[in-house]
This record gives sequence, structure tokens and C-alpha cells, in this order.
Amino acid sequence: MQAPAVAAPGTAAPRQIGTAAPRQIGTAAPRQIGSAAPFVLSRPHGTVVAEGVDARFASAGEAAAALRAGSVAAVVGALPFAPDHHAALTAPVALRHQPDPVGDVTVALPPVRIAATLPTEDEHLDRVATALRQLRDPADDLAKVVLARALLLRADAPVDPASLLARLAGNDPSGNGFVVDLTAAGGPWTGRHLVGASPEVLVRRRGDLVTCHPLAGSAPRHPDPEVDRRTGRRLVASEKNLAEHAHVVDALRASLEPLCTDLDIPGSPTLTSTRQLWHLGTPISGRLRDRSVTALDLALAVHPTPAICGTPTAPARALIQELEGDRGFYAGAVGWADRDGDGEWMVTIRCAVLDADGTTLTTHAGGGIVAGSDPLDELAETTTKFGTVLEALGVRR
Ligand SMILES: C=C(O[C@H]1C=CC=C(C(=O)O)[C@@H]1O)C(=O)O
Repeated sequence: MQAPAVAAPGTAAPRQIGTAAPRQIGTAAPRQIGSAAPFVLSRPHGTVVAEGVDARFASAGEAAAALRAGSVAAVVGALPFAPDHHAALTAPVALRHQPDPVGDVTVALPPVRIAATLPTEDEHLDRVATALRQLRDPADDLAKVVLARALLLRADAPVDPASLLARLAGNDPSGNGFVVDLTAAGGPWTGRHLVGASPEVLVRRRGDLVTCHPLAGSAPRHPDPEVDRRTGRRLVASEKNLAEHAHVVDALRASLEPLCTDLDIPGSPTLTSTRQLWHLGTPISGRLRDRSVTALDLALAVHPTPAICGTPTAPARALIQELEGDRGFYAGAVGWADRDGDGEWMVTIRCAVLDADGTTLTTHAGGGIVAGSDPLDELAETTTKFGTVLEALGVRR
């Protein structure tokens, strides 16, 4: 596979196109844009690379409006978990499509170790117990909430975001991977990168075809093929996991019905997998009613789904805010949309934020909690999910 065309911080971008300073669209103060390629999304069907920054946006709404109005040719970047927080969206000077995913597991990275568990495992168990009390209270509306925890990682020397992307995409069986320069979000995000390998398609638009592939419901892979197959079979029959999954499908149906005709939503999920996990997934498709609705509009319409938030959305978000605080860009969306409205947005999971100096990373992992969840199983699930980032970084556990 090809090496990703993304420059390391402080080095030149792969192709320097245009020398004009980026335009500011929106109300936020102008911000410094780094020299790295602002965005790369590697997928099994190809890689999208943004070159340069033509414009940046104070909010996702302004970016979506500029794209619909045709005043920018494309928008790339990251949406935060909280829809009202700053996004990291830019209009690139050029958007390049490569036919293959990127990835190279031979790329060297400095040694990385786990410096802190945020919160402690006991505190995460307490949070799950708090959520369960609410979920099991017949007087409470909450039916599902996704709770996450984080690891703080330290590297002996700066980690190059492009190298980490190469390792993540190279490790992923489908070549999934992304890197986004978060500088456009301003403030503490300046110089930081969001790097990950998400298996979950929030929404994709090609012509009038809209597709989604929500994932919810998980089980760990096993090195023994027979045990592994059995684990997968058990997952598709698990009442608790099917319930967890159904919340996501129901929410997507409700969000997409006003936007699409011919919605095709299979009645039950199928198995999908990463190196670390089995997941329940439902391939959804539909035809756009209104061709002026772009892939970014669609992402904003469906985010946050109960795959990363909960049901109903408002109390789930409130509980996440109360228990975890601000998630930043974890559990948001990363992707691109062009002037034709085409594009693709992935749910921002199995990812890490790399600090501007490249030596500190924060990675999150979460899991859906429903009334039938077991706290220790939920803790173990987050540990397994950390595997995507930790294996790419070569962290020994
Ligand atoms: C929230 C995460 O995963 C989501 C995607 C797939 C399966 C999930 C689950 O089984 O809980 C989560 O909904 C994460 O990886 O941090």
C-alpha cells in the first residue's frame, strides 16, 4: 500500500498549492494553520487527501452553508462530540482522491507508554453503576447511554501524525484510517492532530445514494478461530447487544426518513469485525429527496447517534457531560464533502488526539450501556477497544 501523503508538523506539505493566507469564514478570530496536510481519510475504496487551506470556519453550520452556496469547493475536517462546540473544518486548496487505502505497518514510531488512566478503572465502574441506576429506574426515560474513558500516553520522542496514520491504516483489515489537523478549532486545539482508524461509517453520499453503516454491540476477537467464530455467533444472538444496536438504527431511521426516499434498513444486524472486535452492524441505504443536501448536511442531521451518545439524545448527553465532562473530538465525526454534495463521514472512534509537541496522546474508548449491561464487561470492552490505537503505537500492556 502507498504511504500517506501527509506532512509531519513543521515540514512542508506534499504539494504547496496557493500562497494566499487562508480566508476566515464566520465570526471567530483568525487562527494559525499548521503546515501539515490538514486532512487524510483512508478507506477500503480509496483515500481522500486535502491539500492546503483556502478557508476555515467558525462553525459547522457556516461550513455547510458555504458548501451549499458554492463559495468553497469542498469542506474537510472534524466535528466535535458536542454539536455546539467549535468544529475543525477547512476548505482545502485541493482535494485529491487516490484509488487505494494508505497504510504501512513497517513505519517506525518512538516508544510509547501509558502514563495515566482517566478516570481510574474503579471510577469508570462507578460511573457505569450510576448510569445503570438511571437506566433501570422505570420512572426515568433514559434507555441507553455510551460511557467512555481515556488513556494518557507519553512518547519518548515526537510521534509523527502521518506515521501513526500509516500504522493505524496498515493494521486495519480494511485500510481505514484518518488524520485531521485540529488547528481550525482554535484555542487549545492549535497544532493538535486527531488520528484514528474508525470502522463506523456515519454517512456517505454519492450522487443521490445515501449509505450508513452504524455499529453497536461488541465482543472481543479470539486468537483461536473456533472460539472466535463462536463469540461472533453469540454476539448476533445476544438480546442485550441487539437492544443496544436497535437504538442506533431507530435513531438513524428517524433522522433519515425526512431526507431520503427508498430507505432500506434490514430488520436485523449482521456481524462485522476489526482486528480486536466483533460488532453488530446494519447497512442502511436511501435516495436523497433533495440533491442540494450535502454529505456534511447529512452528517450534521444524524450526529450524535446512539452509537456514541444514547437514547433519548438529550438526557444521554446530559449524563455524559455530568460523568465525563467535555469529550472534545472523540465521538464526533471526521470526513469530507465536495461541491457536488458527495462525501463521507466516519464516527470518530478508535482514535487519539496527538498534542502539538507530538509526545502526548489521549485516546478514548466507550461502550453502550443499557439496563442489562454488566459493569465489568463494559470495562473490559473499553480495554479491548483501546487495542486499535495501542497496537498501532506498539504499546505493550
Ligand atoms: C463508542 C465506541 O464504539 C461504538 C461503536 C461500536 C460498538 C459500540 C458498542 O458496542 O458499544 C459503540 O457503540 C468506541 O469505540 O469508543
